Amino acid sequence: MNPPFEAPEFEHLSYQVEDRVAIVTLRRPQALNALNQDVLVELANVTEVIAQDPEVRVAIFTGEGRAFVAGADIGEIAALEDVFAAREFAILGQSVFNEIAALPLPTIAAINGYALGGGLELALACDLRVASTKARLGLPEVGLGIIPGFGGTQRLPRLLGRGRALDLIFTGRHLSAEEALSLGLVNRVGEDALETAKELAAAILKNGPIALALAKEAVGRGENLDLQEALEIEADLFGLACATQDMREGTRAFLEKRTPQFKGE
Ligand SMILES: C/C=C/C(=O)SCCNC(=O)CCNC(=O)[C@H](O)C(C)(C)COP(=O)(O)OP(=O)(O)OC[C@H]1O[C@@H](n2cnc3c(N)ncnc32)[C@H](O)[C@@H]1OP(=O)(O)O
Repeated sequence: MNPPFEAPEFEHLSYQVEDRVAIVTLRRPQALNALNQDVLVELANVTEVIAQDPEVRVAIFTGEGRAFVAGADIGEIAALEDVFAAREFAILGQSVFNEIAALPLPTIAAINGYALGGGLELALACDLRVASTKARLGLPEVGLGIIPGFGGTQRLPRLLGRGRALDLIFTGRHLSAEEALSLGLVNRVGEDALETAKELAAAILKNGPIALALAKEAVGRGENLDLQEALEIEADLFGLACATQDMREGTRAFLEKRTPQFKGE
């Protein structure tokens, strides 16, 4: 039998698993959870933990206090010594967020407050976003004389389209949760972001975990391909899904008029 999985201790975030849902809470509230290099490294480490934790089927990222994340740490940006150091800083953020985006399970950003700059970019690396009614979202980097550098110039236009993304990037304005919902930047708005994210996670958890991972893979791999190539990937992954015990269980349960018991096999 495998020993119980033990996650390491973190300084700037907490990691807990409730009912197969991992909850990562950024905890640097005195700086509105701004992402300095230490926080980014811990985010990379916790992402690895999520990937290895056999109990986890959905992951939620959220923040402590009145911010989700108010961006990359502006003090650290101001101290970047040259073009190479600045480029490395962007690559660090991008690679951490790429790891989050590549997790083979559904991820949800529970945006409890400010999600600005790198904070919105973190949320964009998640599959789904839910916001509290108090949330404020935006990419205000140009107001600092910089550009979004943790994926925002690429993930935002892919999600909203070029015109809407450039409106937000050029103006740097803060959107309310309702505006973000109407633009399609967030999927749901609720009084309490974490509770709303947990409800969404519970709805997702009813489904087969392998099917969820394959669906995410199909969407991700097809995104930048032409339709025919992408459809071929979809057909291959559909084939894989049909080779699982979960497929046997899901189809049998439907025919027997009962709830399926998926095992992820
Ligand atoms: C590649 C990625 C690049 C980026 O992400 S660049 C950063 C983009 N983000 C921003 O530009 C947002 C910066 N923050 C703000 O504009 C404001 O904050 C808020 C509107 C979010 C909130 O304003 P208020 O309620 O007045 O709070 P407060 O006194 O400004 O902030 C509380 C403490 O948090 C620190 N803080 C906030 N955001 C950051 C940040 N992004 N980097 C470093 N520190 C930050 C402040 O300085 C302050 O600290 P103290 O109490 O010691 O004065």
